[in-house]
Amino acid sequence: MPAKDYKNTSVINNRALIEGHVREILRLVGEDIDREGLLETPARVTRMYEEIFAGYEADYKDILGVTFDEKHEELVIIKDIVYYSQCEHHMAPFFGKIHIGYVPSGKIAGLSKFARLVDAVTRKLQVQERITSDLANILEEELTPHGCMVVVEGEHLCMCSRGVKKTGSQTVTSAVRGTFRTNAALRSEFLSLLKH
Ligand SMILES: Nc1nc2c(ncn2[C@@H]2O[C@H](COP(=O)(O)OP(=O)(O)OP(=O)(O)O)[C@@H](O)[C@H]2O)c(=O)[nH]1
Ligand SMILES: [Zn+2]
Repeated sequence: MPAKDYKNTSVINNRALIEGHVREILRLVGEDIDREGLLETPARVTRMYEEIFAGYEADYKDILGVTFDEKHEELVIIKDIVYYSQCEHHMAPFFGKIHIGYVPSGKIAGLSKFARLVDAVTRKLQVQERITSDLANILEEELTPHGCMVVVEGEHLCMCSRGVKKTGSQTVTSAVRGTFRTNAALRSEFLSLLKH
């Protein structure tokens, strides 16, 4: 099966196969797969996968396809966008908030589109660093702003519920593009507005 054949590899087209594999994992970890509480679990897990892996079918160009001509060439911030993603090392959830800042160059996007973009990038197996740079790269490519900055805060369950077991530790990642790279005052303005 070709790796990028999304039609064939989407959850929605493989429900029965995925359910079968979940059932097999339950059996292999020592569960009684015929007990009442587990009968519907493979189907529920598969439905959950449809949601949490929806990003594999998202189209960034489509999400940012509608823009508006506007002469506001000053900082725009969309902050506190909540995300839930899955760590690609353990398939355990990580989650937190994403803050996006950009300086448009004559073209702005609808505010909801930034939240849709966050969902598209996070609803798949990821690492926090790649979420951060993917978002910055997509914004730069699709909106061609003077610059953009993305800050991602995350708490990783693979560090809380298992392994090193450090509940509450936060990972913060950032990416800057364009004028944010050279303009320290702009970076400071963005970061200080995040605190309000
Ligand atoms: N850089 C980065 N690391 C991550 C992310 N999510 C999980 N990890 C780390 O991925 C690493 C995988 O390390 P391994 O040594 O291969 O796996 P492991 O034996 O399960 O590691 P421990 O978690 O230390 O028990 C761990 O250090 C995780 O904390 C992420 O988004 N970014
Ligand atoms: Zn992990």
